[in-house]
Amino acid sequence: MNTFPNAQEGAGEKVNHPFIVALDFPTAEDVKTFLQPFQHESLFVKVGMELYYQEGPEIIRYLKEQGHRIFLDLKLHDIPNTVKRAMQGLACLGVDLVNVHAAGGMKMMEAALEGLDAGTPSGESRPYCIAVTQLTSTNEQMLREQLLIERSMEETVLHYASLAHKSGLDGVVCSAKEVPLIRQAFGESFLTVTPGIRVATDEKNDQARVVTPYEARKLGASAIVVGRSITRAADSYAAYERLQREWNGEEQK
Ligand SMILES: O=c1ccn([C@@H]2O[C@H](COP(=O)(O)O)[C@@H](O)[C@H]2O)c(=O)[nH]1
Repeated sequence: MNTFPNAQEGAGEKVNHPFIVALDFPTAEDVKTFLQPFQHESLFVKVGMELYYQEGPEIIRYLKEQGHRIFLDLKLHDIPNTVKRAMQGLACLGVDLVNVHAAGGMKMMEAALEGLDAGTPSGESRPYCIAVTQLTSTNEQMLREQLLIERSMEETVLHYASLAHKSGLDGVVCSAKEVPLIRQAFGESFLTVTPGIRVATDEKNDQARVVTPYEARKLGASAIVVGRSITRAADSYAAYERLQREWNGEEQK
């Protein structure tokens, strides 16, 4: 079974197969209210554009102080020099995982790693860096008609993953549906971080390629990212526990 970076021997499922909670909130106050029932849990959280653009590095410092591991999901996509310099700045925040869009190309992805290496304080390890292949909100029709990509979703995701792999990145963001192909091509240590997670009763919202936590685990995903199924649930803590049990294979849905 594949393990996630920083996996600790004997630490169990929560650390080795992270369940990443997307903190898609507009303010730090909203985050603090949401996290209240989780006071005694050390979570793996995701800070995305909505929260980071409002609250900046301060929210990262706060979450680290609370003992949470952090995926800073800013999906950088720009010319190589800009991405390198931006990553150099982000490296000092001490987050665990950052990302770029593979569509930026290999030079850009290599530049992202150079920036991270240059900005990581000495004695610390750089954050893991992964690339978005195709957003989980994209379906085959959008691929063809809007992005003018004629290959299938699977071929496209695999190609973008190969660019990330050749560039030296640590893994990709994809749908769990594409994980078996990626695992077969690049092995167990290449990370597959998979959003677009829903249980059967959930609204899909804007997601197109959705998978349940149980299926994601069976397909071999390194980690799942779950947002609204928890953050918009009437009882977020109960939803977290239920989905976590599914991800850990204790309950099948
Ligand atoms: O392809 C991608 C890349 C990133 N995301 C992010 O994951 C969460 C998913 O939230 P849900 O509420 O569970 O749909 C969100 O923060 C996205 O920005 C993604 O969904 N797909």
